[in-house]
Amino acid sequence: MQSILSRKRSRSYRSERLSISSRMVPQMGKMAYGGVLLALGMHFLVNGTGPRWYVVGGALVAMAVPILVASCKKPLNLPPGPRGVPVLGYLPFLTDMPHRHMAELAQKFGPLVHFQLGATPAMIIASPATMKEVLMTQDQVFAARPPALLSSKYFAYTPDEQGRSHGCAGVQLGPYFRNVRRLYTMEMMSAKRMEYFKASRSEEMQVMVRTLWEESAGGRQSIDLRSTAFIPMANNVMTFMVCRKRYHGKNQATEGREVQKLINDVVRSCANVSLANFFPILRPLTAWSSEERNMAAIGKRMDAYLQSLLDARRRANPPKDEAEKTLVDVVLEFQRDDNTEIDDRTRKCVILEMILAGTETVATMVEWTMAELFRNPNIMRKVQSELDAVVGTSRFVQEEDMPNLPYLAAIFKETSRLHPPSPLLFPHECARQTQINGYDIPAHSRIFLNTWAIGRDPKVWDRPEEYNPERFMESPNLKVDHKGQSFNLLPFGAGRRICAGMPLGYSVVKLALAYLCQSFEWSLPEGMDPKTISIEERFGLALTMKHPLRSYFLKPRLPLHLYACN
Ligand code: HEM
Repeated sequence: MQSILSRKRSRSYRSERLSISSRMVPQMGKMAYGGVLLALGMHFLVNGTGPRWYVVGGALVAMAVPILVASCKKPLNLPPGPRGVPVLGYLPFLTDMPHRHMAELAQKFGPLVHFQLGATPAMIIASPATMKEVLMTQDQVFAARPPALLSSKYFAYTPDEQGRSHGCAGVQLGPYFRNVRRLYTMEMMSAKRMEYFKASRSEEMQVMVRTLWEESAGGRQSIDLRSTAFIPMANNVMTFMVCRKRYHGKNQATEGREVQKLINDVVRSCANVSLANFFPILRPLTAWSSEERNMAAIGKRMDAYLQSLLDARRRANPPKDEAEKTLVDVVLEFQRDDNTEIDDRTRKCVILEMILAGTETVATMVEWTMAELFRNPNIMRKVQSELDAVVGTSRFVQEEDMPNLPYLAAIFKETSRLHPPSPLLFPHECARQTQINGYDIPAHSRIFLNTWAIGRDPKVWDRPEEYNPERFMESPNLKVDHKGQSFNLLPFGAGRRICAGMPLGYSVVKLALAYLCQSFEWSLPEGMDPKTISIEERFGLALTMKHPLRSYFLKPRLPLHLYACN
């Protein structure tokens, strides 16, 4: 699949704007085909020499009528877009950087582009106005999800024996979805719950700072920041909330190392692109591939681990104090409010979704931001001055300080604009035929919401390629925020499908950045040009850095006792 996706981009430029007449070709073909069938059928009915010929003639006429009726329907007025090839459509021309490729298509064809993914029509949405149309005005129509990915079979019990989906990210709108969203917003991510886990988040940041200090041998050794510090920090924050366990860090027992490996295996499997996702008809064939058997084995191990978390809490007495409850307690206690069922499969899915969605995105945003701050030392100095002025240099920053750190908030927005971890959000689907800007959007079209393209569009942003948080400190962008109201900046999406973990994701990223900037002076080797730090991308489960960011030299900025390991 990867090789199909990574064919030379130049081939795609053979694509041309579809003219009205070429869009009508299928209609004319249908009419001709139906006409031939009708003529033959009539011939046998009129000139046939026995009952056998009348039956053949009648059958041909019966086949011709619906084809002719369909050919008389007004042809769809599809948005402009590139041509593909028979059967596969545009699939062979997509590159392994689909967000960039789709941005180029939008530059060529406009903010609403149509192409075919096999038999499925697909649309690219690439301007704030079309985003608003899809995620606000017609959110009800566009908040559907496409058919489940192959990985959902093994990690989300989807479809189950009754054909149902589980969890939140992959299910369709309806009472089940509403209930699961309620579980997230009213219980797991409620302001109260966020408060209960506040101390654990701070503690995790301190562990991150101390780990960095220790692993870099007192700041002298270059280390891979993502794997040493950012992934462990994000993952520990999530699993601590889920079950009060940290699986990364020193002195991990076998269980910790095993769970860490299991989570890595799941992330790798989910990032695997399979042809069967585009052509479900191939699924019976791929079921025997080593890739899929491996996925099935990992799914089984993950299920056993998640079930063990639920069973362990069921055996223990539930904590009386709300503040003591883990998210496993919360999902076990959550009451359905109508006939929709919150069963163990749903509980396990929600827990896994949280661990996966929370770890990759948070670590990725922190890594991109630190890369941009290394490349722009003046911005790093400015945020450090803000931290010094607001927090001082005798204690670590706290979540309570956040409202007083507007420049840090602007940095979060600027990274969201240039390096959104989900550049195409998650795929949406159009539940029924509708129109955007006068163009027809067929039912079940796949919708790609290209926030990455909008973030780099010179019609939307002044000097878009420049990393410049100041743009959010002044008019006209002063009021732009990440919460789904500003359609030029949508790191978490918007509308019914907006990220269910937004409050947590936002807090953890900002807190981690504040700790990292406040705790260390980060310097590069003498003579190294900061702009040589690569910002190449790799498209996967999240849009990560192709070359993991490394630290070079660290110098503590706060009193040394704060860096001491226990
Ligand atoms: C900075 C961190 C994060 C970013 C940038 C982010 C971004 C996103 C995006 C872009 C979507 C897709 C929206 C759409 O389809 O239109 C999404 C969905 C989702 N996110 Fe996040 N996310 C983050 C953290 C988290 C965390 C911490 C959790 C869990 C606690 C989480 C749970 C989910 C879930 C369950 C969905 C699916 C929502 C649905 O389909 O209704 N995310 N996120």
